[in-house]
Amino acid sequence: MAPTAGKTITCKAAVAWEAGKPLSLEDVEVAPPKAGEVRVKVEYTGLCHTDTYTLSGSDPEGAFPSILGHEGAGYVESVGEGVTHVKEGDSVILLYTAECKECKFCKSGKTNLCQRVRATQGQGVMPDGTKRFTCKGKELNHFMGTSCFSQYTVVSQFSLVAVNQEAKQDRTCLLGCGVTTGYGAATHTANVEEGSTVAVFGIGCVGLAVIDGAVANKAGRIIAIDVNPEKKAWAEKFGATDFVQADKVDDIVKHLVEMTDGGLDYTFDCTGNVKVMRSALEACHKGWGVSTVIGVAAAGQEIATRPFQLVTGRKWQGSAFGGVKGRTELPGLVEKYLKGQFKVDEYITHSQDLENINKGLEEMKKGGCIRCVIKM
Ligand SMILES: NC(=O)C1=CN([C@@H]2O[C@H](COP(=O)(O)OP(=O)(O)OC[C@H]3O[C@@H](n4cnc5c(N)ncnc54)[C@H](OP(=O)(O)O)[C@@H]3O)[C@@H](O)[C@H]2O)C=CC1
Ligand SMILES: N[C@@H](CCC(=O)N[C@@H](CSC=O)C(=O)NCC(=O)O)C(=O)O
Ligand SMILES: [Zn+2]
Ligand SMILES: [Zn+2]
Repeated sequence: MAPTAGKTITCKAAVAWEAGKPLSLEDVEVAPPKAGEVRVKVEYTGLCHTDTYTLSGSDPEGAFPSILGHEGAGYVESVGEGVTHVKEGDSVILLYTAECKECKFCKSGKTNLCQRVRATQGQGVMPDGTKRFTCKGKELNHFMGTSCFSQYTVVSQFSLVAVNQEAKQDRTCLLGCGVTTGYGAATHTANVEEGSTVAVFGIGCVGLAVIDGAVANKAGRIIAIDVNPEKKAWAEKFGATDFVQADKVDDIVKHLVEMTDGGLDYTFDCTGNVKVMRSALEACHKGWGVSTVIGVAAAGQEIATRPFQLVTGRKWQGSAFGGVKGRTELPGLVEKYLKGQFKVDEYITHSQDLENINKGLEEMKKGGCIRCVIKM
């Protein structure tokens, strides 16, 4: 048993004291896990645009002060009473989309959106309604059930999965969000057909992972769309066949429909911009085109289109965590990665130590940054 088991651990964490302010490196106290919980020593955390979205204050579920971060990997330090499926020393990926395997949602076979811990997760607390972090005498909120911007975190036993120890955690952390989300949206949610036409709007980590998933499913043509011309080379490296710079064409929908003899079989929004979501739907082929929304839009933003677009056979759907069930499927994805059948290393353009996390968040705003991994 770890010498720290059952005791409070004091460690470093990047604390979000309030919306719109840089994170602050602090000493935080992390309480031991209660029944059904696990304490994890977080080794690496990827920075995702959803962290910056919540930090900006646009997230209706954003609660401050809090410890953000949700793309983490590390080792199990200790487990609470009744935890059986992970043990001390396991190499784990944290799951913001939990999987309990028992709730109505898990048992439905229709969705990966386990609801066992989702309500308390959105309130910034553990499933029993309490918190495990304190700093300067104040309790800190949890975030997305994971809070990976801390050297130690406590999560529900349903919010992590043990994977092959051989896989390096500075890579597997990306499977905790961006890579799995995009790859799964193409291979699970949309299940792109062999030979089909695909358009991906927004060529960040998520968009590139959609391209990788479309390639895996043998799409015939993959059109990448971004406002940054530097994304052309990135998209081609991942297997896109065409690139369109959105702001250089008068009407992106008309342009794509002309390029594809009537529209796309599959489109994906990876921008979080509701106008782009509309274009992605309307660029779909009449009668069968399917558009998948992945991007997260701020509170108050709404999508719109003429219902006629749907009446005439286009379908609009969404995807969270790529439709992937974390505990069931991530070990297999890690094996695929280890066999070289699935890209992960290719997304990492930047890395920083925890003390320079704000520098990492600044770097993310530049087009050259696909993913920045924080060494905790
Ligand atoms: N549903 C889910 O489960 C998940 C959703 N997300 C969400 O997915 C989105 C993408 O995440 P991520 O890849 O990390 O983000 P990035 O910011 O790295 O990628 C978005 C890309 O879209 C480009 N873009 C912006 N405006 C347009 C436009 N009008 N037309 C075409 N491209 C445009 C951006 O360019 P520029 O940089 O120049 O602005 C950028 O290259 C975010 O909204 C994120 O919150 C993330 C993970 C999981
Ligand atoms: N709290 C946010 C929720 C935004 C959102 O849609 N999150 C995605 C994951 S984004 C990861 O980087 C998601 O999986 N949603 C499903 C869920 O159950 O949260 C808001 O309210 O805007
Ligand atoms: Zn994310
Ligand atoms: Zn469940």
